[in-house]
Parts: sequence; structure tokens; C-alpha cells
Amino acid sequence: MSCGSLLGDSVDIGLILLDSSGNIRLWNRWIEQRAELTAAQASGLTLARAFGDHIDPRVVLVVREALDFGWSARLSHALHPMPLPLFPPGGERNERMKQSIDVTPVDADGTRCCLLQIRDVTETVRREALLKQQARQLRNDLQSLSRAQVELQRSEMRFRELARQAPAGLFEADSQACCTFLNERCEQILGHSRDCIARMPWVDLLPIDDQARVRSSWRLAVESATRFAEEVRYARPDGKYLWMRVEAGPLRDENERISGFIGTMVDVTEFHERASRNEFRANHDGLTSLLNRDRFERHLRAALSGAREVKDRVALLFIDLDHFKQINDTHGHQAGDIVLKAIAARVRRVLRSEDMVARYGGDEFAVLLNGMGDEPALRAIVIKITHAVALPINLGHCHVRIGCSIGMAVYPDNGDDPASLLTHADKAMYAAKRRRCEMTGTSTTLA
Ligand SMILES: Nc1nc2c(ncn2[C@@H]2O[C@H](COP(=O)(O)OP(=O)(O)OP(=O)(O)O)[C@@H](O)[C@H]2O)c(=O)[nH]1
Repeated sequence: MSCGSLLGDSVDIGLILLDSSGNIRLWNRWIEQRAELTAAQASGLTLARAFGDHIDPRVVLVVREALDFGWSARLSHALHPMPLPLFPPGGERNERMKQSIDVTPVDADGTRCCLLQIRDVTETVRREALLKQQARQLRNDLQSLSRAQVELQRSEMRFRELARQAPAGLFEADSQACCTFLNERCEQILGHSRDCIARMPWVDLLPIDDQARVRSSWRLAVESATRFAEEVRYARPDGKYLWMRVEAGPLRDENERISGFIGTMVDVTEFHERASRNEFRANHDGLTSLLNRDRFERHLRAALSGAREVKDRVALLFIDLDHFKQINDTHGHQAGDIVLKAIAARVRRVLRSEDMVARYGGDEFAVLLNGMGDEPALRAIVIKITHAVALPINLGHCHVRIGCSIGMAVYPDNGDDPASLLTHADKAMYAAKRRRCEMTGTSTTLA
């Protein structure tokens, strides 16, 4: 074996040396393994004869140019995908190897020969294709990302504008109720700038007495991942006092963990005040502000069932003004109203705060005394009320005096339900009125 053959077999590229006539002189082992033709079989043949018809005509051309004009050439895979029919060693016949061929004129013993250096670029081509595919994918991903970024910016702008114009206060807070976002309306409601309350728990702005209750309600919402909803009192720094409805729902991160709350603050002061006014109106008499008949009877029912349980006593007083009509007739209806209001205030004043006083009808009042049952104590209260009612009432241009008749009923002595106690007290009141009329004639004492 020649030194050239030895060298040729030890390299990891294909080497073919053609003499000046284009006949094969060297055909290394690398080629043997991929062409399935031994060096001995190929020796002296032209490339076309050695490889048959499957050879790329460009190979023949560049070999001719190298031999005739001494030109070098490269047949790269990109332009000539498979110049020679070479196959991966041990591979299938249909898997032709991708190659690049350097064609170089060389001088051997004073004659021009041509050397073909053939490299297997199958793997390089495969990697290139993979890289190209990855680059394409990356480009697509980048495009989607920038589209998503534009969309995100747009939706952020949309949200900011919506939040700016929202009629309700919008806020975001962490699990400790510290605000991480507040819109303009929130600032207006709270009367604080965002910077001033950012990162502090909004609960700390509430009146001290309410903080513990609201804080524990917030904590409960955080722990159970449920909605928070509370109506809270709030004193603004400018001294304005308001009611706020605060509602918030949990926000979850990508791992479904609660990352905070997003919610609304709405000024419901007007609604609240209207509701309290309505509630007051539904339960109180418009002229005297005492309880109305309906509310009084509900209190009476509740008091009786309570007394029944603890075996207590309950007293009911029925007060009717004497000859009240004469005040209306003499001084006018407005004067009558002044008298009714004055009497209501006086009766209220002589009783304990826990006693209930109601305007029961036109000039009738009812009193409910819990835990009061013994006759002397009741008599003392009746006398106190009678004296208070009898004091002169200033009508502006004159004073009037008016008397009253009082009837009483005691649970359980005179009945054990509201109706029988009210009937008893009413009858007792009429009996008292008869006695007073007998004693005083028919006159209402006018000053
Ligand atoms: N000013 C005024 N008068 C009222 C009001 N409600 C009822 N009245 C009048 O109260 C008067 C009650 O008359 P009566 O039931 O005869 O009572 P009285 O004049 O006190 O007569 P006796 O109970 O028999 O002593 C009527 O004239 C009603 O019009 C009110 O809200 N304001």
C-alpha cells in the first residue's frame, strides 16, 4: 500500500484523485464505504463510469475546468444537493448523503491532476434546517409576543380610562387590606390623595370602634377566599361624615393562590340616610316623634313573651287628654299640635329611657313599663305623668293647661296577651275620665 493511500484512508473526508485524462487514480476508503465500489474496481475509470448515470453533470464540468484551465470549484450542498451517488455507510439506498465537494487542480509528477475532497454535510444540513425552523418559530413567537404586548398596552389604557371615569371608587388591595391601586373616585370619597394612603390598610381609616369588626370580616374573606361586603361609617378629613359600601372579590395568581382583592367603594350616605328616615317614619309618629301604635304593639308583644319566660311583670298605661278638642276649637289646630308635642316630651321626660312611650291615637298616648308591677310604684308614675301634663303650655300668645285620664293594666294580673291588656287599660282610662268629669264638670282648664 502506497504512502498516499495510507494517508487517504486515515482522513474523515472522501478523496478522489483524477489524472489529466479524468481517470481515477486515488479512491480512498471513505469513498469505498459510501459508494460501494472498491478502489481497485474504480481505478482507471472516469467518474461517470464509476458512478453510472446518477452523477450530477456539474461535477463532470468542474472537473474538466480544473484539468483544462486549472480552476478550482466548490459544489456546495445548497446549489447541488447530491452531486455524487454516495450513501451513508450501512444506511439505506434511498438515503443519499448530503455532500459538499471541493474540486482543486493539483500538480502530480509534472502533469495536472484534479483532487476532489468530499465532505458529509448531512448532519450540518439537518442542524441548519433545525436552526432555521427554530429561528422561524422564534420569529413567530416574537411577533405574537409583540402583538400581545400591544394588546396589553391597549387594554391597560382602556382600564385606566375606565377607572378614571368610573362613578364608583375602584381599588386593589393585598391580603392585609393595604391599597396597591386607587382610582380618582376613591380619592374623592376618602378625601385623601393616593400617595397618602397607598400601602396602608384602608381599614385603618375607619373610626376606631369599627376597625376590629371590619378587619376580622376582611380576614375571613381572605381565609375563605370569598367576597368581602360591608357598609362602613367614615369620617373624611374635611369633617364630612359618610357611609361607604365596600365590596371586594379575591384575585388569584397563575397558581390559583389569592394574591389580593379588587373592589369598589361607593358613597351610600344618601341612601343610608333615606333608609334610616324611612325606618324612623315607619316606626314613629310624625308629629311627636314618639313610637307609633304599630311599633308600640310589637314592643308590647316582645315584652310580654320576655316577661313570660322570666316570670316578670309588665305594666301598660293608657293616657287620654281631657277635652283636647276644645284647644283645637279655641286656639286652632296648630296650637293643638304644640300641645300634643309638649305633652309627648313631658311624658317621655318623666320616664326611664328603657320605658316605651307611644302616640296611640289623636290625643291618646300609651306607656310600656318593663319589670313594673307593684301598685304603689305604678301610682307614683301615674301621679308624675298627671303633674307633668298639667303644667301650663306656652302657645306664644297665651298659656293653656290640660288634664289627662290614665288607665293601667298589669301583666299577668289583668291579662296575658296584648289585646286583653290594652282593653283593660282602655276601660280603666274611661273609668278614670268619668270620675274626673264628675269631679271637674266638663271644662278643660284654660289659662
Ligand atoms: N291639633 C291636632 N288635633 C288632633 C290631632 N289628632 C286628633 N286631633 C283632634 O283631637 C281631638 C280629639 O277629640 P276627642 O276624641 O273628642 O277628645 P277630647 O276632646 O279630649 O274629649 P275627651 O277625650 O272626652 O276628653 C279631635 O278634635 C281631633 O280632631 C292632631 O294631630 N293634631
